[in-house]
Amino acid sequence: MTSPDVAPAPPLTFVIFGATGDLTRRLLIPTLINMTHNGLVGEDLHVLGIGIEPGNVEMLLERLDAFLKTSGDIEDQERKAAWQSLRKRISYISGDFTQNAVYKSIADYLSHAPSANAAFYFAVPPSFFGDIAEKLSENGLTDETTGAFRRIAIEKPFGHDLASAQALNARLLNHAEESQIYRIDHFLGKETVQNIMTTRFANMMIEALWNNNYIDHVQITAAELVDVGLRGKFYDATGALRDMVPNHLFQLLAMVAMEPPNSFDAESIRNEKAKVLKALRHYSREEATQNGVRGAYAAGPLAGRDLPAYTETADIAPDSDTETFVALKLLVDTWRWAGVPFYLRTGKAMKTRDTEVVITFRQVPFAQFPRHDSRPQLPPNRLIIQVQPDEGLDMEISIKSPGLVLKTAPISLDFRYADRFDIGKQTGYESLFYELFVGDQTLFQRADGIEAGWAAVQPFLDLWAEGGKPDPYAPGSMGPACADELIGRDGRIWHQPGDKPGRKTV
Ligand SMILES: NC(=O)C1=CN([C@@H]2O[C@H](COP(=O)(O)OP(=O)(O)OC[C@H]3O[C@@H](n4cnc5c(N)ncnc54)[C@H](OP(=O)(O)O)[C@@H]3O)[C@@H](O)[C@H]2O)C=CC1
Ligand SMILES: O=C1O[C@H](COP(=O)(O)O)[C@@H](O)[C@H](O)[C@H]1O
Repeated sequence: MTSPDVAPAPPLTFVIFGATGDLTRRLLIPTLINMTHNGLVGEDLHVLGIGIEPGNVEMLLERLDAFLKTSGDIEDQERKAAWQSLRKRISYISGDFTQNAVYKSIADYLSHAPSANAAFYFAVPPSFFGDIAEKLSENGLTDETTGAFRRIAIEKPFGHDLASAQALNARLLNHAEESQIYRIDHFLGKETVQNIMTTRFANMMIEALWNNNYIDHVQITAAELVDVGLRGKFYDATGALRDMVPNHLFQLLAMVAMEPPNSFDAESIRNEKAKVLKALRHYSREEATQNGVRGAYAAGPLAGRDLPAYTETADIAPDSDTETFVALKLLVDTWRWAGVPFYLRTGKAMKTRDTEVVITFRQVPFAQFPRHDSRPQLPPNRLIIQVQPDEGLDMEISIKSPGLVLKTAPISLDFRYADRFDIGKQTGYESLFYELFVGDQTLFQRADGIEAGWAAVQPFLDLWAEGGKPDPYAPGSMGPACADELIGRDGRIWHQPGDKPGRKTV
C-alpha cells in the first residue's frame, strides 16, 4: 500500500444505485480498488450496492470477480490484495429504486453501519436522477441534522437542454442543499485538466500574457478514435454536441478563460468558472448558423477495419440526423477575452485520440529577421496543453538556427508527465471520489455553471432541431470540410494533433 499525500477519507458508506451496471464494474469499483491500494480510503469505507436484480451480495461479488479477472484492474498483487480487502466490506440490497421499500432498507443499513456518513452515487439512467433524490429526501436519508454527512453524486448527462437541466436542478435543490450535490464531470478528474490552473496561476511568464493583447485565438479539441460502437441507443438521442460540449469542453474552456480566484476553495473557483460560462455569447439563430457546423461519419476504413456509416450502426435510425462531430466558434464576452475566438471541436471515429488545448499567441509586431524561405512570416508562439493521451505541455517558440546566417527555426519545448512523474495506474475518478468523501466540491459542477453551459449551446440545439443533415466525413479524418471552412473564414487553420515544429516526423 502506498502512502498518500493526504489523510485517508473519513469513515463512510458509499451507496451505489445501479450496482450491477456497466459504470459500477468498469469504473467505480476499480477506482475504489485504486484508492484502497493508495491509502486514500481505509477499512472504514463500506460499500452498499443497490440494484433491481434479485440476489444477495454473493451474486454481486461473483459478477465483480468475473469482470475483474479479465479487466486488468487487479493484475498486480497489490491491487489484488486491495480488492480482497474491499470486497469484504461490500453489501447489496436488491430492490426497485422507484419504490419506497428499498430506501427503508438503506435507512436500516445506515442506522447499523459503523458510521452514519453516506455518499449516494447515482450510477443509473439519467431519467432516474430526480426520482432517487426525491425518494432519498422523503425517507429522511438526506437529513444532515444528526451531524453525519449525506451527499449525492450524479453522473452525466445532466439534462439534455437548458430547460431540462433547469428542471433537474430545481428538483434536486428541492430535496437537498447545493452543498450536498456533487455533479460529476469526469474531465475534472484528469490531472492535465487540473494542471491548467497551475500552469496559469503558478507561472508569471504565462499568466502575464494570458489575455487578448497577446493571445490570438484558442482551440480546444477532443478527438476520439472510437466510433459509436454499442452505445447507439444512448448516442442517437444525444449526439456529439450534448455528449461533450456543455460539459467536458466547457470545463476546459472555463479553466482556460477564468480569472484568478482569490483562493483555491471550491466556491472561489466555481464562482470564477461560472462567470466565464455566463459570459459565453448567446448567439441569434443567424449567428448560430455561421458559428457552428456538424458532421456524421461515413462508411470507411478505421484502424484496420471497415467501419459502417454512423446511420448503418446498430440502434441508429437509418434517417438519423444526429451528429458525431461538431465544431463551434465561441466568444467569451469579457474584458480579458474580447475579440479572441475560442474554436471547439469534438468527434468520434476520427484520425486519432487527442484532447488538447492550443493557445496561439499573436505575431511579433515586427520581424527584423531576413527571410530565407517562402514562409510569409514567423510562426506564432503556441502553448499546447496535451490533456490526453501522453499528457504534457508543449511550448512552441522560434530560435536561431545554427550557422553564420541569422535565421530562425521553430522548435517545441516538450514536457511529458510520464517522463517526470510516476502517475501509476488510475481510472481518473480517484480525485473525484476523494473530494466527494472529504466534502470538497472544487471538482464538481455547480447548478449555475451547468445551466450557463446549456444556455450557450441552446441556439445550436434549436437550429439543428429544425432539420437538415450533418455533413459526412471519412472515418480516420479530422472531421468534415465545413469545420476547416469555419476556422478558415477567419484566416486560421486547425492544429493537427502531433504537429510539432522542428520534428523530423510528425
Ligand atoms: N457506462 C459508462 O461508461 C458511463 C456511464 N455514465 C453514466 O452512468 C450512469 C449509469 O450508466 P451505466 O452503468 O452504463 O448504465 P447501466 O444500464 O449499465 O446500469 C444501470 C443500473 O441501474 C439498474 N436499474 C435500472 N432501473 C432500476 C430500478 N428501477 N431499480 C433498481 N435498479 C435499477 C440497472 O439494472 P438492470 O440492468 O438489471 O436493469 C443497472 O444495473 C448513466 O447516467 C450514464 O450516462 C457516464 C459515463 C460513462
Ligand atoms: O462522457 C463521455 O466522455 C467520453 C470521453 O471521455 P474520455 O475520458 O475517454 O476522453 C466519450 O467517449 C463519451 O461519448 C462521453 O459520453
